[in-house]
Amino acid sequence: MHQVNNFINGEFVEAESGRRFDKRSPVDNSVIASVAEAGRADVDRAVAAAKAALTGEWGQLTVDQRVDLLHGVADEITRRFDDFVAAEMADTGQPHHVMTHAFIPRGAANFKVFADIIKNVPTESYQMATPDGRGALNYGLRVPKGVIGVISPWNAPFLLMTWKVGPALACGNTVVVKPSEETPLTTTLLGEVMNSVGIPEGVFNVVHGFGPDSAGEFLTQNRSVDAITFTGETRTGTAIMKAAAEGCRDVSFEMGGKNAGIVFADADFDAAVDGIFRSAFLNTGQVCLGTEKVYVERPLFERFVSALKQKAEAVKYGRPENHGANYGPLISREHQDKVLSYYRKAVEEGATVVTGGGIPEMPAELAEGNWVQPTIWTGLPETASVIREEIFGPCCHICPFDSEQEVIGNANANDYGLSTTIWTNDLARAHRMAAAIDVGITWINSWFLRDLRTAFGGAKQSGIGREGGVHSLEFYTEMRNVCVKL
Ligand SMILES: NC(=O)C1=CN([C@@H]2O[C@H](COP(=O)(O)OP(=O)(O)OC[C@H]3O[C@@H](n4cnc5c(N)ncnc54)[C@H](O)[C@@H]3O)[C@@H](O)[C@H]2O)C=CC1
Ligand SMILES: O=C(O)/C=C/C=C(\O)C(=O)O
Repeated sequence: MHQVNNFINGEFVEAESGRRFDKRSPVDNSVIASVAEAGRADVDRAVAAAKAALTGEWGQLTVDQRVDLLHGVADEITRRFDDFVAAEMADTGQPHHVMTHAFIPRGAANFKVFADIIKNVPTESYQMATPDGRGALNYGLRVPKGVIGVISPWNAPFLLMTWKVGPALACGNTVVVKPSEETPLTTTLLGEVMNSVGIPEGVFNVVHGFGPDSAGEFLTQNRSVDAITFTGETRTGTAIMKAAAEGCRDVSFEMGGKNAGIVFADADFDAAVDGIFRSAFLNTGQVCLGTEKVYVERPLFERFVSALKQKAEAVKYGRPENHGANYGPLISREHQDKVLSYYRKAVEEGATVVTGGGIPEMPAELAEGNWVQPTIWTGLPETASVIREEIFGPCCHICPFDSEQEVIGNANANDYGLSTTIWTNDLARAHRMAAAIDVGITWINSWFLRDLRTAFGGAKQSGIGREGGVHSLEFYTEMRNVCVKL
């Protein structure tokens, strides 16, 4: 069995307490790894190593040298592509093609893109008049914020962790990462990459464990952590924000969503069905940007429901290594229980189950895995639980609509505001809708099309702050102003 250790100051180490926990495979719940659980002493040691590295060799590098090293990290991820694909498949149980086409290449890109941004983005400069007529010149100086605590989730573990580590390191910070307890493997593998390309010790550290009263909480409580970037559930964000209030430390949060997909009758029908299918069911619905409530203009409604049903019923269940499979299990038994409880609640609240609603029949060797059927409902009022609450599973409710105002109201009617996907060929309408829906990210005639230079984050309870492009620089650096009297 795989022994996974913490990565502190450039070394893979056991927890001081010797405590370990099991990592189980989502496909059959067999134990696939034993993971060292960091206690407070281990976390404090990782933070101290990160603090020391700020003023060591890493802190003395020129921007060009740092950029070269981060390009090296990206190249090494690409060289060890198969190892990362295998580790991420083992962690999540998700299909091979999702890893090879999206999650692992994106992890490598997260290092290259932010290295290039830090090299090319200028700082501001203002000339000013002074009473003596000689004037003064102001210029901005970006400095790293310090030690960044990175707390990441399980649903796209490598992509979402590197999305934070890439810009944090590009800006000259050091990091202590606490990956989700459900997905320890790829973050640990990144430690090997850091060592092999010569990232100095202490710059990248990994502590494994859980949230409350474990590594996650210990990391947020350590006052030498200068800022915390977190992706996960909104209620976890609330706990982290309370911890960060001690010492008034900065936070960047990417959290839950309950995203609407909106299809107008003039949309390209096949593209809209494909797009909503992906946004509802990719990664078994475990995508924060995914669609769990779909609104279809009435003339198209029946045809759309039937086309989406057909696609949902055609998914191929299977192990990730099975290249014919395109649909994996949920991450854990606990999450399977949560999703199934919503499947039951939808029926109790009066839904028509168009397809799915339960556990699929699986061959004996996979019967213990966390499988659930892709599920579609119709017929519920907007007050229903499955229309209001984030499920984070492979399911959506489809509702007909008659007017723009009606659908805007329904899209906005919840506490989240992460993303939306709108399908129409009327561009004027698309722009009106984009301005009216209260979310951080709107896709028109597409979904999850990502340019890493753009702002990424959520409105309302879906997030605090923006990352991506220059917005990441705002979070991961302190901007100083230098005023020179001429
Ligand atoms: N807005 C976005 O970009 C994204 C948001 N998400 C959201 O993430 C959630 C699913 O991920 P999960 O891993 O279940 O989220 P989670 O909030 O349960 O856990 C995320 C991380 O926080 C840690 N944690 C939990 N309690 C903590 C505490 N008190 N102090 C410090 N750390 C703590 C966990 O160990 C894990 O590493 C969904 O709500 C989803 O919408 C997921 C991906 C992207
Ligand atoms: O593209 C990003 O930076 C974020 C993507 C988010 C997910 O992949 C997710 O929530 O699954």
